[in-house]
Amino acid sequence: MYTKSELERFVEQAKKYARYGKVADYIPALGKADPNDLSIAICTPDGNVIDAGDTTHKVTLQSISKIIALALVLMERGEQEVFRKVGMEPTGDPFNSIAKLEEVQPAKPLNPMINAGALAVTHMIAGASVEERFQRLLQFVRKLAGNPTITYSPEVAQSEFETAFLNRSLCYFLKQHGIINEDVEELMDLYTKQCAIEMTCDDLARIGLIFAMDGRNPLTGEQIMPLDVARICKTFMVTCGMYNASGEFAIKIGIPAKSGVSGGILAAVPGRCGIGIFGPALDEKGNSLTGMKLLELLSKTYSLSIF
Ligand SMILES: NC(=O)CC[C@H](N)C(=O)O
Repeated sequence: MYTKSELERFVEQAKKYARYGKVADYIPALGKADPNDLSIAICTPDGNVIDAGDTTHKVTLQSISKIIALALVLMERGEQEVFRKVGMEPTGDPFNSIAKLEEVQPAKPLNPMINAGALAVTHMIAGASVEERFQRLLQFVRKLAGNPTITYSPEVAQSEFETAFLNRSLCYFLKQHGIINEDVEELMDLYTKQCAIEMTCDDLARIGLIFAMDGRNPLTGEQIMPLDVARICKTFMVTCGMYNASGEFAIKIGIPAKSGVSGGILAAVPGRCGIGIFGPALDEKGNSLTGMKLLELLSKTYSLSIF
């Protein structure tokens, strides 16, 4: 049903909005992106990938990694332990806001999709060293995408590591309140590498498909994550995946999705397909403007809303 020529047409239509967006430059290495780039891939349960745009471009996951790290720690530690350190409620605040941390009792981050919550989740990735913990996460990403060559961009990781002062503040707040207890520099090292894992939108679409199929790889039959973990992740994608734009996104597009400030979007249409998008022109909330336009066109054309 999805044809390449139709996707190409959608990409051209959505690209027109690039001039209203801006690439993220608070992480200096991301500032080099071209706002006119836009690509999309759709992966269906038969494993087929249809893509359009410049699909050879790689995108760093940034906040998309939050959903994958969450799946991993839920598998390793179980729901009870994870939700002792991070909540389940949307904030309505920007992704890097520190404001709500002081207002809630006990002082734990409201959800795992905002930076404070994601840092608490990354803290829970088990292992004896940053390297071991990162490798565990990377192996999981490779398995989800079915691509053993996926790695991270040391340049983007380093660039964020050198400038992540607000994230460090969040870490120190969490440490003061006993949510984390490790060295903040080590956690920042792990978190910035996690955010710098990079892949094409074809890989992103394949990962989306695993979430769409309740954690199961439909080609091999392997249950990569338990159904409950996939369900929790998809629920967070709906309630918090697009930060403080999640409500409008649910109404206009209605697909569980997670965005990142690199311009990537990972989307999972339950039972139907995984979608990967790369469009670095962002709106003021940090979501891909062109990517959301593209998803809106898709959702309307193919009736993809889950609501
Ligand atoms: N919204 C995002 O993609 C944020 C991720 C980014 N690495 C940060 O922590 O600032």
